[in-house]
Amino acid sequence: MSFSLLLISTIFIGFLSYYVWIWSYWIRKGVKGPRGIPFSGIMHRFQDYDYPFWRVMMDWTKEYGPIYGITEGVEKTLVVSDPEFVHEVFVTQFDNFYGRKLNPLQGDPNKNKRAHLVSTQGHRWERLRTLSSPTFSNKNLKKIMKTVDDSVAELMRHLEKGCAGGKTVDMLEYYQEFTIDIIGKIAMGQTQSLMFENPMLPKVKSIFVDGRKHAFFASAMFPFLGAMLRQIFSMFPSIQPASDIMNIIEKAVKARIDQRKTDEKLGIEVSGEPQDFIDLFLDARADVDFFEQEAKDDFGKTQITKVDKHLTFDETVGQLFVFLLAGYDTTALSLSYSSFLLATHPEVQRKCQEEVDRECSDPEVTFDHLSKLKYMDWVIKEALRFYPLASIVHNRKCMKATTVCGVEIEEGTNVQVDTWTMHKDPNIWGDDVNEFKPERWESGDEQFIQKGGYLPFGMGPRICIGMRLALMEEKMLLTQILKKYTFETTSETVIPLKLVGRSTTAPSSVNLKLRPRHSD
Ligand code: HEM
Repeated sequence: MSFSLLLISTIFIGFLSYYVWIWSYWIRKGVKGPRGIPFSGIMHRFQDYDYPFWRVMMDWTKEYGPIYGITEGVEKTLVVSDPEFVHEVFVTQFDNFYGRKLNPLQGDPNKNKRAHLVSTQGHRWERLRTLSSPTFSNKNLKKIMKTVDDSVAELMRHLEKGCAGGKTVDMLEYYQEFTIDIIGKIAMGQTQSLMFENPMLPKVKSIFVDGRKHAFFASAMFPFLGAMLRQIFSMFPSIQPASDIMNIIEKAVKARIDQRKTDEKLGIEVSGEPQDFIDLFLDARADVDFFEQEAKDDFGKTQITKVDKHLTFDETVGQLFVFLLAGYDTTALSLSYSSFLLATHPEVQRKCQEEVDRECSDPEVTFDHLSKLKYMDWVIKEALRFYPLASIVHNRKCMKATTVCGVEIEEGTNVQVDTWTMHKDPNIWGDDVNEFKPERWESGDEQFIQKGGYLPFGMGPRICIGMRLALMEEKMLLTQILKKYTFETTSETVIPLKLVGRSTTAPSSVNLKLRPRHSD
């Protein structure tokens, strides 16, 4: 046998052995679970758009119980649906689980200069979170309200036309136009509503609908491919909607910086009031002492070489990009599920309308009005219990070996929550778990949230930062719709909803009729 043949055979056997070693991780640990096949693990089972990953996990949970192990390419993951375990990982032991499960295609969270809140970890995440949190303060949300209100009015005009003559409309499409309109105006420099002609929508939709399925799959098995593909995508933005969107945001941020410089040169007095998220991020600053203090702690591996109290240009672009992705689809889906459940539960809808009539009789809806819409709040919460649409991100990476509820977890292991099982667990919710019952929220959230059994927005220090904005948008729009219309199902409504998706979980459609209330 020639030397080169021997070398090739040795490399090949070494390569195979490496993948068999990873694949057999849970077998060696004595943890039960579906085994899949070397290289892919079980990842090929998570690729079906019509039978989303969470359905597969629910099936496995029935077979293997509340804690089991899977391998996903080179990643090892514990799938859990035990609330105590989840609470321990997300809240109590956050210091050991401060990272997220990432695909190499998302870049190295410690090196990627455009890394954002969703992907960063340790000190870098903490710094971004501190700088971004004020964006969602009451003061800033109140400023954004005017923008949201304009989009509500614009959507109502479109709805009026769309549902004229008792026509059935797909509410999902309307809600997507609504949420992209708002996020376009607050995060991308869009100056006016572009509903039903927004060039951004097809680009953003394509990320959620087809994603980069094959690229993600290949990168999870062969991480070096992730870095190569990222490079290729950034060179050819037209084949990769995410890079294309990033370029548009980059131009918007540059334009704002230039405008500020020009105003300064011309001595134009600027009000100092931020117009949108771009302004808020350009002006964001944090107390330097805070970071110097934190840098001394043993929290996170990210090396801080320079303590910067401002967001860099690239961080600003990265943040705006993630706000667009995280804020558009999720909020539109949450609105769609609530509307569907209202249409299929007329008694609940009637109570919601009574509340709206009582608390929001003025044409203008204010921040204070929204805080009085308690029943609507329960409706949205209960809809998110039924459909925890963002469950794919309910995960953490173990950054320091530890033991959780008696299970030893090695550094680098992921914990993925099987949220759909937990949200339908009679031990947590009672025997009426399958009933859509907003009243179950009457005694407050704490009983469910503290136990770790409810997490549509996640849990602990990394809980969704945009939650309050999402709820504000949803309540403002639902208020105006319910004042004017009653949702009804028609022969075109798919019941039960057909749920699809690879990242977030979407209904295939939410076809409803909007009956004008003056005809009641
Ligand atoms: C109904 C609407 C929404 C749902 C269901 C949702 C859900 C989630 C979930 C489950 C997480 C992960 C939390 C965790 O790991 O514990 C998350 C994180 C995040 N969300 Fe949302 N989200 C929504 C709306 C928004 C909006 C409107 C924005 C911004 C405009 C946003 C921005 C983010 C960001 C930046 C993170 C990462 C937070 C961090 O790691 O520090 N989300 N969201």
